[in-house]
Amino acid sequence: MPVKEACGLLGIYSSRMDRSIAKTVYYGLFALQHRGQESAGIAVSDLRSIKYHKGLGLVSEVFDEKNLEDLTGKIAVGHVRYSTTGSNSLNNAQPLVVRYHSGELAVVHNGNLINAFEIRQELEKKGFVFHTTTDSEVIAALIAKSGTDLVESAIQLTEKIKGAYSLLIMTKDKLLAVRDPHGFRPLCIGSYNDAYVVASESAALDTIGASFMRDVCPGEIVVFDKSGMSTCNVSVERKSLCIFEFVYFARPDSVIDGVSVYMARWKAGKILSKEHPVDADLVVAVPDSGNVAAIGFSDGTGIPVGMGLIKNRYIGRTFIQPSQRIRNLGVKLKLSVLKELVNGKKIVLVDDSIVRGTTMSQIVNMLKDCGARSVHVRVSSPPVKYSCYFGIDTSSRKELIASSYDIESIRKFVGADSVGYLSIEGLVEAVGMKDRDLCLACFTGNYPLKAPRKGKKYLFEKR
Ligand SMILES: O=P(O)(O)OC[C@H]1O[C@H](OP(=O)(O)OP(=O)(O)O)[C@H](O)[C@@H]1O
Ligand SMILES: NC(=O)CC[C@H](N)C(=O)O
Ligand code: SF4
Ligand SMILES: [Mg+2]
Repeated sequence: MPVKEACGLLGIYSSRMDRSIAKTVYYGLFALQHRGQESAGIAVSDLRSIKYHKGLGLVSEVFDEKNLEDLTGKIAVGHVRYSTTGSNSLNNAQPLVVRYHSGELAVVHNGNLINAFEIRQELEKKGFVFHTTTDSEVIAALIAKSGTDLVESAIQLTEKIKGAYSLLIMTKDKLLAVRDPHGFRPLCIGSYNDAYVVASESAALDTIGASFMRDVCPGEIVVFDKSGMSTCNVSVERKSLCIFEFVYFARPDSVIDGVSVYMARWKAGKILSKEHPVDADLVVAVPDSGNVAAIGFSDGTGIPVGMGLIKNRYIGRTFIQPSQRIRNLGVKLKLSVLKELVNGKKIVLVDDSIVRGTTMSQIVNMLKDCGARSVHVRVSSPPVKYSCYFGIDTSSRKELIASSYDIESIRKFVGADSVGYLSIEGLVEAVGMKDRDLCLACFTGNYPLKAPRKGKKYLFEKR
């Protein structure tokens, strides 16, 4: 959706040298590709030094046999990026690898800091030189400038930075996994053979044959080194796991903090069908992220679900393209209507979210062009009215259709016969967590942390 994603992380600590460690990270990143498609990178430590390779584009475009073979070692971290602070450029790609007093350091970050500007200014005044325009570099800088005990440095880091961060920090002989005290973004731990794995989503563990052990807790620092795995809890604020992970970002086969993303989406669809029933012949999903909610809607009503929209499986998520013109084309390149199925039918069209409304208005149009008698739009999340500052590059508020249009105006805009959104209570019920443990700010405007004074994506470019 024209809300950008969340970045994906994967790290491995193996108790022995592993010639194929980078390949394993590669497959794990491949499983996390939906979280970021702008750049990818892997850094590996062989206990003496850190080598890395990164580039712009998809995991499969950045890596080949040759550059993976060069990355052998014992510890590794990988990243797929969607930029939230700083442009999409090679310079801003992660892992960020820096030299510091104790050798080298590689950092991968999922989330977005809300006080990066202030910290960077403070460090620049002290003579620090920054090489990127991302918020993530302040994390590397703060670790690099503190003392020699990495865990102590990480604790100090968590006291200083504010916002959303699931992090992996690798030195030549240690791997640290850190989740911010609010637990905005997911992070989980697994293991295979004699290795520990840390990943943004459990689906990536499944892909590389690792078994799930547990989630990293909000406010926790987990250390992997020659003595195995140990943990230290720093501080826990009010938990604020991003509910949009369940709505859209995460894969349906992931389980986040004990909740199956598939089940949450299915229940959201079912509850939506009770909140906004409609007389129709066929439920059609907007693929991909509307698929599971459409099944839930169908199961909740008995209206059959059919593949009225076919997705070109080689097209990435619509919002990769930056300009509105290309984005408009994107929907058509990506989806086509199965005319035989929709012709003459009353359709319930289910999607997970409406952001700018671009996707929905085009699809309603396409369905009507193919003979649909009526199109009833059902959305398995509440209206997105507020921007996100915690690792999702939502459009500015004025671009969010629900921030300035009411439901009836949205219905007119998308050209549907009716529009129904899931309520906030319905979505929270579908996820099954307490609402106080979730961030719901893009629906409610109640931010768990004060919105930053300077929160623009190109904060460090335009100075
Ligand atoms: O209102 P808009 O601004 O058009 O954005 C909303 C659409 O974008 C997302 O899908 P996307 O195409 O990104 O990815 P998907 O194929 O994974 O659903 C989301 O699922 C909606 O379909
Ligand atoms: N989507 C993310 O998690 C982005 C991480 C970081 N803020 C960046 O822009 O690189
Ligand atoms: S504002 Fe929305 S997208 Fe951002 S963290 Fe909160 S729930 Fe997630
Ligand atoms: Mg979609």
